[in-house]
Amino acid sequence: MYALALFAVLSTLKQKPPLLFEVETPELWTSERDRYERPRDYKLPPEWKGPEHCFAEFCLFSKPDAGEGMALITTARNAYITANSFIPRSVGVEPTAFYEAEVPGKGTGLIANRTIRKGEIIMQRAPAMLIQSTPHLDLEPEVREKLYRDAVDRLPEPTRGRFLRQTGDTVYDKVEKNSFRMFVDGDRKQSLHLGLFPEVSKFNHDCRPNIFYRIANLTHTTVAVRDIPAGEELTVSYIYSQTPRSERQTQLSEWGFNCSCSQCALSALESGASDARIRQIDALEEEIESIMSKPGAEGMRPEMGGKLVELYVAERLDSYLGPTYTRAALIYSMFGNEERAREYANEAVAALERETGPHARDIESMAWLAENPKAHWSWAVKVTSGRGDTAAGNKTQARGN
Ligand SMILES: C[S@@+](CC[C@H](N)C(=O)[O-])C[C@H]1O[C@@H](n2cnc3c(N)ncnc32)[C@H](O)[C@@H]1O
Repeated sequence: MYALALFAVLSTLKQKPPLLFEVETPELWTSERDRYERPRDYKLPPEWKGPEHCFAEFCLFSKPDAGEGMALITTARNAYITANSFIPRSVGVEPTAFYEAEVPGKGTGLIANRTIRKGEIIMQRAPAMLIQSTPHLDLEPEVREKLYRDAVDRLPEPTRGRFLRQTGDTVYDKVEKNSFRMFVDGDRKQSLHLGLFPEVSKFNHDCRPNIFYRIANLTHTTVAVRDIPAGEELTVSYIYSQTPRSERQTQLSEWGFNCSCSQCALSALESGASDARIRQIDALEEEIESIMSKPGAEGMRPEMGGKLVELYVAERLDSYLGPTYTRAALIYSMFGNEERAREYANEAVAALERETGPHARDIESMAWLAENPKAHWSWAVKVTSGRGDTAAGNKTQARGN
């Protein structure tokens, strides 16, 4: 959804969109927006330096001890919002959990130093740099590079060194190759920013990654989506990777590299089977959505939920399991199958928390379903239609229907 909204924003700028990580950002800032609507003097807290080096309304602002050091190229209003937001200090697993090393064909990457468990938070970081998309797209290249270098100079060591070690020849190129889309105040057109997290940008890409990332306000979190043995590379996906191999590879070639991940390296036969599973997932999800929108969910079959989970697991799509387990739990609950509804609702709670954070929209509902299925809105709604499975039949009897 956000990717589409973003696409609309970028196409109105009539420029080639920068190559960025795809990101779904829960818009927690949106609710705060009204606080900043009135015209005012956006005076930053005294520890902040700036405005400096202004071009039109865009200036450089910086604070060496915000997070691990932060530089902003943005408007005074957006700098004010950022400076008054919660800025996390680095958190994560102890540094010995992973190390940097050369990975054949990929440059530097991060390798697990010990077993990392599913659900463990690997890093939590604030951006070292936030650049509003308008100056990034509109400034003259020489002016922009000079401004970006001034911004890098405002960063303290070791953050400056880490920033400069990111892949890319110029600072502009580093921004193009390593930034994440972020929004500062929920007003999409005005507030699209490119966020740089130099440590996070050491993760290489894999179409079936073992790490998922999420961004909420200024906090970038990376979390393990399966158990990772010592010696395995830690990877994220730079794109929405639930697509056939040729589509993924076209997207990644726009980044300027040919993907050499395990999923892209499958034989033609295995890759064909994987693409077929992706098409099966798409068709089944479409069917489930269409049935869900009909009165009485006419046409739903209990096994649809289990089949969907089976396909996701076979395809190793461990980063997209939250909505899948949620659908499966609801379908089994609708048919009054308590055991499977509870099992999938419990899985949904854990997966939603990994993928979207503790404020994920469906967590409360799934926790309730796992705890007390018979009190959930979805419970046995299909039983009275006479299409229930065995468990649903038992419930029908218990009710004396
Ligand atoms: C965000 S950086 C990742 C860290 C980078 N390897 C480094 O040395 O700093 C992205 C770059 O890493 C390389 N890369 C990442 N994932 C890759 C993959 N699956 N296959 C080949 N190259 C990859 C590409 O050169 C890409 O432009």
